Amino acid sequence: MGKNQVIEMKGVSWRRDGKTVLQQIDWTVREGEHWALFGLNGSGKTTLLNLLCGYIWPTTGQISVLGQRFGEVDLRELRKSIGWVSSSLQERLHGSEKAQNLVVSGKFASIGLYDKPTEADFERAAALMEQLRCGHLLDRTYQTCSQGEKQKLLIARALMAAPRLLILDEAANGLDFISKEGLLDSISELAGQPDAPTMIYVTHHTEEILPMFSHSLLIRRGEVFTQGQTREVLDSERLSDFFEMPVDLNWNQGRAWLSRK
Ligand SMILES: Nc1ncnc2c1ncn2[C@@H]1O[C@H](COP(=O)(O)OP(=O)(O)OP(=O)(O)O)[C@@H](O)[C@H]1O
Repeated sequence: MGKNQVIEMKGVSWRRDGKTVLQQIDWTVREGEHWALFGLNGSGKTTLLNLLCGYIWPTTGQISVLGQRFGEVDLRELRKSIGWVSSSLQERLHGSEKAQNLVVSGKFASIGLYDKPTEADFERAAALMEQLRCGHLLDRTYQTCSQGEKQKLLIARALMAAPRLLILDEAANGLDFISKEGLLDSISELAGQPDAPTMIYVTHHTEEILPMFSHSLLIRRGEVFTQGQTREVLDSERLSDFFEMPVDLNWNQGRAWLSRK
């Protein structure tokens, strides 16, 4: 595996109950790239992420993440370098927790604060919240935050552990236009930071794929439909094929907007 590879999947399949959920996935993510993972409901995105984080084991094939080959690595250690922000995490958090504490808890990858954080941890949490433009929420309880604010807090929380790989799993789900654009701006700014992690953005919506997501993987019915540079893989013809429905794709300000033909 090359040194600058963040993810390498080779011939990865996952079968369960006689059903092939993922079939022969080959995927390489290199340092300096950010990827969008695009697919319809049930196409296998979550399964792919579960494989990536070692929560499930491939039926066939090999996986390496951050230069570590699965089977030879302590997955609990490796997971400390991977941040996964998903809405299922939201449900497991304590609503009465103060936003800043919730962010700090990301350092310990725990739900709630069981380890003793230092003053520097609180300062770092505040700085991350500032960076994500949610610094004003420091003393608010999590449950009183809006969906968009919650997403930003969860991203700040994931960043607390200084991950080298950050998975943003349908991060803009359920957000109104303004909140969504605000979140996307924050993600874009984050990518500009010198120590930014490699990001994987999982979505059902092409227009959420910001220009920073240099590469895209399109997954359909458990197989890679196409992958490569976002600008090359997203076009009307290919997406009409992908959806099995004629669609028009228009690029506007570096983002791909989709409509029915
Ligand atoms: N443990 C399992 N046993 C059997 N089938 C499973 C299992 N986990 C997932 N599947 C099936 O695999 C397919 C892919 O599911 P997955 O959750 O990975 O899709 P997804 O792309 O994340 O979908 P969505 O966008 O709706 O979240 C689905 O048909 C699902 O029912």
